[in-house]
Amino acid sequence: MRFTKMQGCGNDYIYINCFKEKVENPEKLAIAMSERHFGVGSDGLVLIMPSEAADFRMRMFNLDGSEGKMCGNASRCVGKYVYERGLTEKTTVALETLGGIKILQLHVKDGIVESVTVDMGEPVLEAAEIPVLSDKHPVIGETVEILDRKFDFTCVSMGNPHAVTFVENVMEYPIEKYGRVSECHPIFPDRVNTEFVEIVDDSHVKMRVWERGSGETWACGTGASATAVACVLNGKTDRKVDVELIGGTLTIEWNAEDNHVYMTGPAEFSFDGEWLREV
Ligand SMILES: N[C@@H](CCC[C@H](N)C(=O)O)C(=O)O
Repeated sequence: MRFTKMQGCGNDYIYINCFKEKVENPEKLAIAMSERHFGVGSDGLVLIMPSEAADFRMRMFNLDGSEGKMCGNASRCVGKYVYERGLTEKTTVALETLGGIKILQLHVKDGIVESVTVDMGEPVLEAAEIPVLSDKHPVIGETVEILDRKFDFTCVSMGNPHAVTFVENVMEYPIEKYGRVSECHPIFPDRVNTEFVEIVDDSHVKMRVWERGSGETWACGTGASATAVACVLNGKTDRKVDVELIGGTLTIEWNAEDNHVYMTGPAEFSFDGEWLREV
């Protein structure tokens, strides 16, 4: 089975073109291929598929085999893949995900997709829809005790659940210790992606993420989007902000007019390969 490894800001997934390949058990395949010693090594698996509702359909699976409803970095990579591999000539592409149809704007120069802007839609702030067990609306400053610390979480769904907390000196922060426990905390019935955010100034923050189902990754597009929303809700930044991640920077704008979040960033091919193992 042919596959392609791609990354967006270092959030790396294995992409399978399901117009050509048949995947019977994506959950199992995601676990096997993502494994870094016996597999290819990645944060998860992404299937590029035909759609009846949009131009293409994407399904994404975390490293543990669980299915994510939306993935910001993968959606930009799918945009690059379908254009540069000749599956479409469109530069505005509608992508069906479990989190709804997302519109990708491809920024193309000399046949190369240099960056992609994704309309991530409106952030969901209702506790029950995120979901998080909280009486607050929106869920700002929900205090949660994790191990020896208390965190004030702002919770946002971007098609998938996020809990954002503000910390000092994020690059030194022990996010594995706290993110791992936060992921499965009982106030998050579907588990959660946790963003640890340091404010630099009104238009620049630094973020690290502990992703549900994959652990620490070098970037998270839905997480960066949720972070921008949380920053505005907490009066910490402007509506347009550069989110600096371990693997690069995403520009996120929470548009005041249509209430949509727009994410702009890179997408890159790493290599093509052939998977030889049975799963
Ligand atoms: N890395 C992603 C999000 C992937 C899904 C997430 N771990 C979940 O299960 O909700 C992104 O770029 O948005």
